[in-house]
Amino acid sequence: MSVQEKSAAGKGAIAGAAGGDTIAAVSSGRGGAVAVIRLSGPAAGDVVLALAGRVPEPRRAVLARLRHPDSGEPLDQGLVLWFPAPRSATGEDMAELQIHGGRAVVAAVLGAVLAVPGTRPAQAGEFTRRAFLNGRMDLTEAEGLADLIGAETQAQRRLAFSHAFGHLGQRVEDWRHRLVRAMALVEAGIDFADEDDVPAEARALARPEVEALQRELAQALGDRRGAMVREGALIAIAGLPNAGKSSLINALAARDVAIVSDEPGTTRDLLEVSLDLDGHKVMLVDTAGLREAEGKVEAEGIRRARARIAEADLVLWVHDVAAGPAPDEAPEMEAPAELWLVGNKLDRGAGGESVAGRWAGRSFAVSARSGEGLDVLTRALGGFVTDRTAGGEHPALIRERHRASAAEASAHLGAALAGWEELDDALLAEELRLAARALGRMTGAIGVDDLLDVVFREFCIGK
Ligand SMILES: Nc1nc2c(ncn2[C@@H]2O[C@H](COP(=O)(O)OP(=O)(O)OP(=O)(O)O)[C@@H](O)[C@H]2O)c(=O)[nH]1
Ligand SMILES: [K+]
Ligand SMILES: [Mg+2]
Repeated sequence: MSVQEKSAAGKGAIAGAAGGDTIAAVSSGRGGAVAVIRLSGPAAGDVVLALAGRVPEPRRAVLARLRHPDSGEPLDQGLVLWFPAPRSATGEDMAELQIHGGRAVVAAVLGAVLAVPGTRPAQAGEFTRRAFLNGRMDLTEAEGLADLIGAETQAQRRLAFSHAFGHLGQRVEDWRHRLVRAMALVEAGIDFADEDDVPAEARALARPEVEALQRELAQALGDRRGAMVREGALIAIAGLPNAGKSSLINALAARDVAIVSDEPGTTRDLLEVSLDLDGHKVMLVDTAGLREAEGKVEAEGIRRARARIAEADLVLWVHDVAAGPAPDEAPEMEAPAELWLVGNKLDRGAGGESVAGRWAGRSFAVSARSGEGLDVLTRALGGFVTDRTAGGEHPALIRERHRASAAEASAHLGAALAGWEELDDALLAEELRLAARALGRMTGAIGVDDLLDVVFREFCIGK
């Protein structure tokens, strides 16, 4: 049986071909009954031939006895799959061995694979990296895949799925193509510089498109839903010392994460817990009680508390209902994005008094100790995150990297629009080109060699 020797790069390969060696790794999780060994590269077919004695038909699972290529010792019996280039996940020749998941079996078969010349163990993310280099996916799809594998909540899974299968990439490529068309119009002016009205007309045609793009970018940049789903909504628990903030975070997390004591000023450092609320990830942060600090350490704790409160999507102001009526205002805070009152220690009798004024509709009565009222608060928190993340189109920008590229593109479009009448054709075209380049970096269509290590480092070995 002859095995295709060359590593066929998929059409549209972007940033140069992948390495000529063949990589192998266990791609399944630990401890399963079945393990999957994946191979990619020109020697993948040789490996299958050497271990299984034949190369099956493409994309058909066949049962085969796997032997060590040198000793001929049978190692296991399993399913073998052969995916010749370029119709494979990486765009190279690939093979998959589905074997028994025992540690010794996996070690023996992987050892046999690596005994075939031209093979070596894969590094983390190397399969996906090859898929990107061979034009099988863009960079945003690779990032989406990493997020899909890492998704902890259903909302994260849904976002990552649309991201992994091209949603963001298509949107960005659409922006970029429109921008390139506008740029071509402006550049047409350069070519026809002798004929007076051509440049002016071409420019006038390009402008509405650039304005529309600028609006769409601004809208995408203003949309925080992607970050909120991916990183989790940040919910800060704030209040006076001893209000029961740490007790509340423990109750919501159903774990003893924070130290509770009757001593005011117990919490100093920020303490963060990630929770799955109704399928949404939230980051709850316990903070130091806000008051005139009694020492350097407490003062630093309060400084950190204020900084985190200022970043929060929602602040829960915890108030000890036994200590008197709720404050009209949450004292000593910069205006947070959203502020709710949580009257705590309901078990101590007081509370339940009507809360009017600024807290109307945003106040809750709970007992962190008895658990009373926590279900209502939890549901409201879930509703808050759902409201803030659901609805409309999928968010366009998800990672900081995407936001940075979009902001860079937007800055160049802004400069182009500001100088639309005065800039000469070459300078105007240059602003548009720089904007298109920033967008191209988002999908990896342009100049991303420096980014690859960062993007692919997130993957596990075998992906
Ligand atoms: N009766 C009652 N006591 C509570 C409740 N929640 C907290 N406490 C008590 O209030 C005291 C202070 O609780 P903490 O959770 O440490 O309060 P904190 O707001 O984190 O305090 P600092 O970190 O010092 O700012 C402790 O003695 C708790 O046991 C509650 O719902 N009912
Ligand atoms: K305390
Ligand atoms: Mg505390």
